[in-house]
Amino acid sequence: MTKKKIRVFINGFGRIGRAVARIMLEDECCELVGINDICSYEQMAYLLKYDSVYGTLPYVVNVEDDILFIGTQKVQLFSEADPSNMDLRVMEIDVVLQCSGMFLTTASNLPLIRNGAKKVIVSAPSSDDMPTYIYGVNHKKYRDEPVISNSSCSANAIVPIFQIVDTYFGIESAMMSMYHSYTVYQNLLDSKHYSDDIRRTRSATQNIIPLMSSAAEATETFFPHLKGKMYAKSIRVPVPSTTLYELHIQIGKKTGVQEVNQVLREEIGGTYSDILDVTELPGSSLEYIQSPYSAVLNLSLTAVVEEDLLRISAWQDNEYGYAKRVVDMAKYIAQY
Ligand SMILES: NC(=O)c1ccc[n+]([C@@H]2O[C@H](COP(=O)([O-])OP(=O)(O)OC[C@H]3O[C@@H](n4cnc5c(N)ncnc54)[C@H](O)[C@@H]3O)[C@@H](O)[C@H]2O)c1
Repeated sequence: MTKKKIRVFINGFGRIGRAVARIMLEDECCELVGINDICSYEQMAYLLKYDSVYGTLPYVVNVEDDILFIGTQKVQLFSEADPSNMDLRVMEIDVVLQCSGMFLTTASNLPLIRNGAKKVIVSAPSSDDMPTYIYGVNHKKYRDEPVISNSSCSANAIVPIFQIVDTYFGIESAMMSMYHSYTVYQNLLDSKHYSDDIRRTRSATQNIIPLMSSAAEATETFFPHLKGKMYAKSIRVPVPSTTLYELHIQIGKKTGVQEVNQVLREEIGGTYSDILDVTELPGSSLEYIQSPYSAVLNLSLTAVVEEDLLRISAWQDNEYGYAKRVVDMAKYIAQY
């Protein structure tokens, strides 16, 4: 008997929404049934077909009226700023992926549930007490809540690494530097910006820009004993995707590089093999474009000072790697 595909709707067809769509097109467990964005249908189709980071999609893509054709697949299109205006009932949607960067509270996503969707996954940390799950970390604790957060790209990378380090060496405090690609929430050239962070006014393509980050708070959710003992900075660099995480961790046990790398290799080869990987190769950021992992730990860069100050370096495609986890989470919660 063929397994029923999960029926997915994407709200917000931007960088993450389109990366998710590309991943689902290659996953026989998923069917993309609908997309909503406030841009034109022509732009949705064009940006799916041509992507400056991931290349040209190997399917014929076109729009007829409000239907997007991707090869032989038909996807219903909407252009609604307010989710309560979309009747989703006839589409029998298992999961809406909320990738708009808006609607960060449970209440603001409930109209999607009332209008026919079974579940919603928000592709960002919430701004309320929405249940938060990270695939490979705590997704098995999912309790059938209708609206959940998939946390941030940074937390998806950092939290599983910290779980290993905390278990074996005991984390006392940590500083996280994230050399992160620019995003659409920055300016192409110096210009006004709506953010409180004044450096967001500066040109993303010309500068290294230190920005405020919520990664410490997002990580603390999973390590309550480290509340107030972590600090994170997002250092935006002029590349369009990928992040290098430099994690400086004060640990409670004396150790050395060899022992740390052995623990990381063993844990990542076992418990975390779906979401983490290790490498010793001398790659740089381009090698991690379209990496499916939440993080690839570069073991040749592991360092230990004075036996208890540890530095771990890890790579992530913050778009594609994160989008993979959104799809994993959708497949998991659709079973409930
Ligand atoms: N880009 C990353 O690396 C990354 C990684 C992890 C999580 N995220 C999070 O994912 C979310 C989306 O980020 P992105 O980089 O894809 O941004 P994006 O701007 O590329 O995509 C957002 C899309 O949502 C659409 N949109 C805006 N308002 C809408 C509305 N009311 N209804 C429907 N669609 C609407 C926009 O037109 C746009 O196409 C953000 O919350 C971001 O923090 C981004």
